[in-house]
Amino acid sequence: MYIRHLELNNYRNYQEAAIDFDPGINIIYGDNAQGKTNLIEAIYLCATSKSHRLSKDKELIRINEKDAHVYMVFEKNDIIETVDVHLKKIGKKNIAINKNPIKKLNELFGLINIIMFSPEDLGLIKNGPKDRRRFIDLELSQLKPLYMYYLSHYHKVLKQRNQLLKNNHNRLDMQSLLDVWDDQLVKYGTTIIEMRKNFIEDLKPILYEKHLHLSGKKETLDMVYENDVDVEDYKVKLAAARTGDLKKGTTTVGPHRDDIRFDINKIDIRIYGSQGQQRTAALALKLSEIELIKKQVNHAPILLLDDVLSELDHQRQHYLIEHLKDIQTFITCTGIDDFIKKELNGYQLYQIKDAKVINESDLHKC
Ligand SMILES: Nc1ncnc2c1ncn2[C@@H]1O[C@H](COP(=O)(O)OP(=O)(O)OP(=O)(O)O)[C@@H](O)[C@H]1O
Repeated sequence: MYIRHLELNNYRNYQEAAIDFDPGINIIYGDNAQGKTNLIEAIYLCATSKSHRLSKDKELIRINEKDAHVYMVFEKNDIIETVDVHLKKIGKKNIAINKNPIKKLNELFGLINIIMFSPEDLGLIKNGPKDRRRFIDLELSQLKPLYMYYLSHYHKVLKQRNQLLKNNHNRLDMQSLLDVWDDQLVKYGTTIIEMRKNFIEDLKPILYEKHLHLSGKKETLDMVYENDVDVEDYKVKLAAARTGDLKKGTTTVGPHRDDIRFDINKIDIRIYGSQGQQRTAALALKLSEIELIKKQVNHAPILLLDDVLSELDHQRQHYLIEHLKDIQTFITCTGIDDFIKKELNGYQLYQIKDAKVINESDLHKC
């Protein structure tokens, strides 16, 4: 699959832009603060409904404007499809697929498989568990759109249970209300745990191979799902934690407290890994995602590399570039160094200057 065309209207610093893309490698370069990341953020938005920078929808609208539009045309299995996103300063955004407005966000998930890789992702191993949970959630919702359904229901119930724990201590029906919420939590939470378990089992062997190669066959990487509760004893543990939860005013048991551990030669590198080991493992993880998507959905995802090449040494850059065959890739950078020119066989070049896109592509096609 690949993105053919993108149009922006009042999106971030863009007033108007219309760009045609190449099915291969698209390099978006320019000085700082010109609009490079904004451009690939718009692609990410069309695929996932959200900004990868966790910005609020309103922040995506050009300052002083009331609304913004992003329109994307992509080709999937030889069929041309479109996504429209209409962001509004007041009210909820509207999304349409092939001009038909969608009712639920999960209609969008899985339509366009996208992998974003930015310098922040290199910190995935050393950052807190929240980032690792976000990683699983994003990947799984692309691979299995139903996952998003269970996750959003789980979080809704969790929020309501927490509100009850915090604010309604004197209610006479407290225990019976909590019984109802607990049943719901276990219902959705169990599916989440099972789906996460399967996802990690699928990713594990791919990650092992990628990392072995990247480390020059010196290190073996293992990925372990640290689920807060097992499916079998979830209900019992939730009930046992109730008195404590009432004191703390929050739910202390469940998949919202899950984590993933990464071990190199049996040592937990979240805590004991060197910075190089942590970054190599993060890169291996991103490359494994590409492989897993190819395997499970039968087509290559679209890869967005936001300013990440300059963060890698030549050996890692080389290995990453080896993975770009047959994958539409967007690379943002401030300049194109000789290494990239030598490594890439052909690419389209776009210069971004003050939110204007200058297509220099034909000069660089091989
Ligand atoms: N809602 C908005 N309205 C107008 N301008 C915005 C809005 N949001 C962000 N900007 C501006 O967009 C500009 C470009 O941002 P972007 O993150 O795309 O830069 P970049 O080209 O990727 O730069 P860098 O190389 O520094 O990462 C910034 O100057 C920022 O202030």
